[in-house]
Amino acid sequence: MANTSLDKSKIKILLLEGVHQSALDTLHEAGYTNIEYLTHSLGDEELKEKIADAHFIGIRSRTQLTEEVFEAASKLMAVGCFCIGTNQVNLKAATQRGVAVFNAPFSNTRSVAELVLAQAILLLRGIPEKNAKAHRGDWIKSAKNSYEIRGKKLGIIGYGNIGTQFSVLAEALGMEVYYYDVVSKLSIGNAKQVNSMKELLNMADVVSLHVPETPATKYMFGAEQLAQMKPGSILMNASRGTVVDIEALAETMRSGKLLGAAIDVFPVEPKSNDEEFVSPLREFDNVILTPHIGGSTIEAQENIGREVAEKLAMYSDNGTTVSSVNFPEVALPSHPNQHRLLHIHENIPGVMSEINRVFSDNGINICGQYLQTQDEIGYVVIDVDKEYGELALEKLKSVRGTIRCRVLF
Ligand SMILES: NC(=O)C1=CN([C@@H]2O[C@H](COP(=O)(O)OP(=O)(O)OC[C@H]3O[C@@H](n4cnc5c(N)ncnc54)[C@H](O)[C@@H]3O)[C@@H](O)[C@H]2O)C=CC1
Ligand SMILES: O=C(O)C(=O)COP(=O)(O)O
Repeated sequence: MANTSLDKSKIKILLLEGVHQSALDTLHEAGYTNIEYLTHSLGDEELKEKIADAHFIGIRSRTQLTEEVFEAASKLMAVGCFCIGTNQVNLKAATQRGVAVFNAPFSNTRSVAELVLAQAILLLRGIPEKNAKAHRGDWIKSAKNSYEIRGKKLGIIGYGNIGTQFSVLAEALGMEVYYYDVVSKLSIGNAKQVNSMKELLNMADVVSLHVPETPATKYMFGAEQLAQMKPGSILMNASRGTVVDIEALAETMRSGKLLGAAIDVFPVEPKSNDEEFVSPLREFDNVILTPHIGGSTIEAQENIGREVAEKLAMYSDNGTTVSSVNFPEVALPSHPNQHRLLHIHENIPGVMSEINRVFSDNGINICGQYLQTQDEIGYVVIDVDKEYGELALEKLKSVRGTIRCRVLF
């Protein structure tokens, strides 16, 4: 019988943006050796060239996987985002081509929470400005505009994995925590949910944004919201660069209304560490500017490397899609002595009955079947006796609505 399951040495994995060594180790341990590893991201043209023969790609927040890039990626089976955000991936284009997308939804959340907590303490004491001045030879020994964090009101916008962790750390330091979220949330500790962003901004001494990039959060924080903030308060954004209108923030900083700000993400970020960082916020000593390093700690990167690489290997080895951000989730047992067919199809009426007909017409016994559908696509996994794997693959490929089909053994 022809060898239809792809040999692991032939499965090409392209890893970009210097994902942690733990990703390489995990993939090697799982038997994958054909790995191209780059420490930087790639521009559109180079990316299209490299992705053309890749079966898997691993990226972080910088690499843009557009419709055009997916169009050039005819062999691609899955994308691993070695980060939380998946806004850099055109998820619709991936789904339509039967490409599963995975991320690491928790592994760097503590790192972000620790960073914003530290920034809040430093900004309330005016440290960024005093530090910058000291480097230039100025000595500002003064308690003016210098405050403890204890007893201050923290306003969190987006009370998810990062927002809740920040909330817990802030309460431990004696802050009063309020949050605004579009969905009703279980308050952790003594945090209180408020009904509107305006209510939050009117009372908070420290405001911190922890929302994902979505059409609704794009520039959700502009001149109007800045005007609603308390004089002498602080704004922090370690979510996405498109959430805050940077020009409006620069204008507000110029007016002296805010005590300070800490910004980790920007509407346009340098493509590599060799490119100049350009921002109207560079002129302000009381604005902490960090190069999108909220999740960049050794601990987070090592955990993310392992977590996402495991998800890619699991999907490649046995078809499991648990925690995929765009695919129906299927947790699968191993399939010893059987061949496993993975069939991704358009979620339209009649596909499953046609699949079942193909099997009965050709006398192929189904040993196990797992089906999940989600929005536009369906994912069915069928285990068959070894001798039928090749025939079943051939027949399944001709089923109307098939997007992609492969066999594992
Ligand atoms: N600076 C960095 O290095 C990092 C940045 N991030 C960013 O932080 C974001 C948040 O991360 P998590 O807390 O893990 O996400 P999450 O998904 O756990 O929480 C996001 C929260 O925002 C809420 N939300 C969504 N739209 C909203 C809106 N329009 N108004 C108010 N609330 C809204 C959601 O209901 C949810 O509770 C990520 O999507 C990512 O973009 C994440 C990790 C590192
Ligand atoms: O996890 C995220 O969403 C981040 O923003 C971190 O991105 P990075 O891996 O540092 O490019």
